Amino acid sequence: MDATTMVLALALGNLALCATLFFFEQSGHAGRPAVPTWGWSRLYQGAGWLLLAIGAAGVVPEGLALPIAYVLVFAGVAWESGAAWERAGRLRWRRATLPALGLAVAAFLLCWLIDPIGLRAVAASLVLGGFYLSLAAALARGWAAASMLQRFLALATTVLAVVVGARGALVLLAPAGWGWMTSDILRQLHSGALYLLALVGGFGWLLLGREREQAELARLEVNDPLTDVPNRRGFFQALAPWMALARRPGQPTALVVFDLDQFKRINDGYGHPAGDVVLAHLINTCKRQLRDSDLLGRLVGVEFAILLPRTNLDDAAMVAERMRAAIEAERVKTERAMISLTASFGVTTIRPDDSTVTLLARADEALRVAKKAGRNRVEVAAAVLAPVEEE
Ligand SMILES: Nc1nc2c(ncn2[C@@H]2O[C@H](COP(=O)(O)OP(=O)(O)OP(=O)(O)O)[C@@H](O)[C@H]2O)c(=O)[nH]1
Repeated sequence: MDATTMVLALALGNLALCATLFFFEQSGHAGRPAVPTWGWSRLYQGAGWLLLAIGAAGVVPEGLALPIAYVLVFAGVAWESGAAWERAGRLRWRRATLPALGLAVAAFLLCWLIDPIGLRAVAASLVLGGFYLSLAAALARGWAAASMLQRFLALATTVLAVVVGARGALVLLAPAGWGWMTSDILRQLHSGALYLLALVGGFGWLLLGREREQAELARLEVNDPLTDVPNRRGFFQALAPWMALARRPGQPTALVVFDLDQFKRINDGYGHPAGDVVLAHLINTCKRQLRDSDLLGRLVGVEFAILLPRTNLDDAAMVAERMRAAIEAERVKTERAMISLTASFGVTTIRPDDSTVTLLARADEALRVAKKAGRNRVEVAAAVLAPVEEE
């Protein structure tokens, strides 16, 4: 394939990917701000390569087309790399992309002015290789926790970026080629690598977005978004092994349930959004009273449960009392007022013959007693409760 055909293939490949990303977003699947970013990056690169092909065909003076084309391609790759750093949570590196692009463009233009063929090719390859390596580094961040897809993308981008940069290095160090690796073979490898980078970047990003979306859905299935603690399903999932453990002799495990008192008044008086603020704030207050090994979950409405491993009834009652006092002492600032609140608690421990239904029913019964006795108090479940009908 001659050089112009390759450049044209790069242009069309990037533009086709740009259109794919655009229509993917239009069909409402994306919902992720970085998809347009990747689309824009493909558009810049596609336009740059197209301009380069047009310049080489003599449609536009090459002296004009070439610098603009390379600036567009560099901007596209820099944008892609910056977006990858943003995705990795490193905004500092994302911000560094713009000055790096400025420097790269300046260095490239200087090389082009000195030697419009050899040195220009060196500069272009090194700049592109450098930006793609930066993209690979962003993808490789958090390697241990990364998915197989992300690791593959990081590795593939690294290898392809090295191939792209190697052309520049070889032209610089051995202009006549190196053994069988003639500069023509290297140029073809270079173009092939750029083509693969466009494919890997475009589709890889779509797949990464989908992967992230699925992970978020899975998280929301077991997590309450307002308070960021496990929801009923998540809490019961976490409770299951402790129920099994309680059937064996050993250290006790306690369960505390609590319900905020007269929360309806907060909603009615200050509005639901203020109620949400109070709720999220109080749950943070509660978390501060607990150990890392304790598990807090939201059962329903404003009723929560806490699993306290290796904790007997007296200690669990003490923890509940500490939380009750902390909630009572807290005043939550909302837009309209400082709001204070109390909560009622029911405490019990898991018994060998318990099911989740009997366990929850016993804790709930203690909570009901606390509410009935005037709220803002802790009640421990009776030693023996009348048998509870299982659902
Ligand atoms: N703002 C807000 N309110 C909620 C949320 N979930 C449940 N609620 C409200 O919390 C209130 C809970 O009311 P109840 O538990 O029945 O009763 P209460 O007013 O707290 O009174 P007692 O429990 O008897 O002390 C209801 O008004 C629910 O609408 C939430 O996520 N945000």
